[in-house]
Amino acid sequence: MTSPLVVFDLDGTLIDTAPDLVASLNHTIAAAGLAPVGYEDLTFLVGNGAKMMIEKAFVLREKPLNAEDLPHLLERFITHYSASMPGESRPYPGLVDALERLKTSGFRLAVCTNKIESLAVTLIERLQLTHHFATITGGDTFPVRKPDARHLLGTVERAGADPRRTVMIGDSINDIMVARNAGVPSIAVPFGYSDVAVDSLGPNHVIGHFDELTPALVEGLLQRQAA
Ligand SMILES: O=C(O)COP(=O)(O)O
Ligand SMILES: [Mg+2]
Repeated sequence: MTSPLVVFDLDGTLIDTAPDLVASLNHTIAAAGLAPVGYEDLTFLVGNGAKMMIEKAFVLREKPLNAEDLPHLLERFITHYSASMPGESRPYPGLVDALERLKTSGFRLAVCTNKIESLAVTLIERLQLTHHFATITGGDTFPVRKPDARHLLGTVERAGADPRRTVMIGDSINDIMVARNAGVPSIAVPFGYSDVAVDSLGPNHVIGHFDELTPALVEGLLQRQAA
């Protein structure tokens, strides 16, 4: 039987990337004369990749964005963010122990993020977490991204796993929706960047800390799903 798989979202789930996202976004939008955003704006801004984050900053500041300016702004963001990684971004408390615990129990691990794949891969590399994951897929890895089921199913396939033996864990609506769309149980974390309380998104389970992410919890969710 193939190994069971736990798929993690990145921003706001594996890693608290807020300080660096805010810094690079502010560097980007300053070039267009926009006032800086704050941490409190992140729940509105993050979740659909860098391009959408820039577009939403313009919405927030009620300033029109010319479509032809976007590629340049995106490049400005990517250049700044790439140069500063990992910056102040750090794994959430208890994460590394949880990854080790799951692997020791025979679970395979993967990342499914709407972040640009190359940025996700580099950030995880610079935090020395790469060896934990069978695969890392981003918002530009496939023609579609979360909440489209094919992003998660493509991640499962690349990890050499089975969607019927997979659990998704994330902080935002796109994570809970992609799991539902793919027929996979979901775990939500409340410490990320959701603009609504995560239990209102209807995950199968909520954990407040990675200490609660045990092989028994994941196995229980898989068994309930199969029943
Ligand atoms: O960077 C984003 O906008 C989203 O990233 P996530 O899917 O890892 O939360
Ligand atoms: Mg997230």
